[in-house]
Amino acid sequence: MATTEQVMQALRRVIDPELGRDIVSLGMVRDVRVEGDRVSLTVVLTTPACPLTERIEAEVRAALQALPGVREVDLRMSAQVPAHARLQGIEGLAFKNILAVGSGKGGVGKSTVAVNLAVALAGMGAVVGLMDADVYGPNIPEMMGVRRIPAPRDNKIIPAVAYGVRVMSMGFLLPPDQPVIWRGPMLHSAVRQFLTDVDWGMLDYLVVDLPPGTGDVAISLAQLVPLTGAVVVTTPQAVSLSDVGRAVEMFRRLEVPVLGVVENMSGFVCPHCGRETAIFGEDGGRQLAERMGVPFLGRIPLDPRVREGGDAGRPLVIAHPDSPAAQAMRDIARQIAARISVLNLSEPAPSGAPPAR
Ligand SMILES: Nc1ncnc2c1ncn2[C@@H]1O[C@H](COP(=O)(O)OP(=O)(O)OP(=O)(O)O)[C@@H](O)[C@H]1O
Repeated sequence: MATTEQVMQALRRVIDPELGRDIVSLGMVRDVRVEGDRVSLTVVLTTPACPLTERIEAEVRAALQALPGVREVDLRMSAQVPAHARLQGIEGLAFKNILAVGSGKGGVGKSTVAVNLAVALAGMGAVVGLMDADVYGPNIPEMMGVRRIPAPRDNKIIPAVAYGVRVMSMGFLLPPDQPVIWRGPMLHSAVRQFLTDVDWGMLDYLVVDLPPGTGDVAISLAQLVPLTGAVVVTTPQAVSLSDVGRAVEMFRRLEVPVLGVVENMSGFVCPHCGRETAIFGEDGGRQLAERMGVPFLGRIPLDPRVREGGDAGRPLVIAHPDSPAAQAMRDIARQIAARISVLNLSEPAPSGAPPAR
């Protein structure tokens, strides 16, 4: 019969490739029990959206089955998302991570990416909120198929829930089709209210859909709370790419780590002949990401079903989960979750974090 010490020793050889350390020293191995020739244990990953779950699971089984005296491995995989160090202990906030989705200019599919990212992460088992901070054109309610929020409770705004995601938008509070002229201080207090007056509950990830460009909302958000990171969405053509450079630069100045660039509307796959046409150019996002020294997270093809799903309030990852665009979105969601884990586990907790002002 193997000893618990031998089991732990064997598991020290299983390295989390993303984090570059063994799963024992990362604290991922729990509840190890050896009973005769049977070993039972739980491996706690740093995100339910881990892109390497199957690989780690296979390596754990192989490592244990190679031990003399082990015939059966009862392995449970679970996940616990680590909190961003600077977000811990801020009174009244229960977010483990805040992720901003931005773009250099409008119409590149930023809200579409934010929606599908949030729904994909929730579908993988994470607790997710989606905050529509695009106050100039709040279209998240429509894209998520929700019209209103529940009545407030205990002086707190209650978010709507759609596809397992808690959703809040200025669109729920404003009369439809009436433009609002936002001034800087009003924007700042609206963003603060969305962070502190909404009963989000404990969230693994709060995804924030920013307005396009490099304006006041992003600045307010970054001043109010420490963001875990930002994702910048672009289309592959040159005009959009120079805009994305500005967006990346803005996040850098705000000291928000850029988790990567997403290239949306990349190529169009003809539904008749299956040939791909690069309508907006080719591979520009990857080249730009390389030039700017930020990760490239992937390409989402142009697919009419993306727009149809958006208009019908059914995000593509729900409406057509097997389509190449939905697969790309899920893959991007996994990569983002993995990068957040890497950032959180490599960053030491600072001595004090600023409260939301
Ligand atoms: N990959 C795609 N294939 C087809 N249509 C897409 C794709 N991505 C987005 N769209 C469509 O493009 C339009 C613009 O997308 P979206 O509203 O997400 O952009 P945005 O960058 O958030 O724009 P803005 O910030 O200006 O509101 C929408 O009709 C959306 O459904």
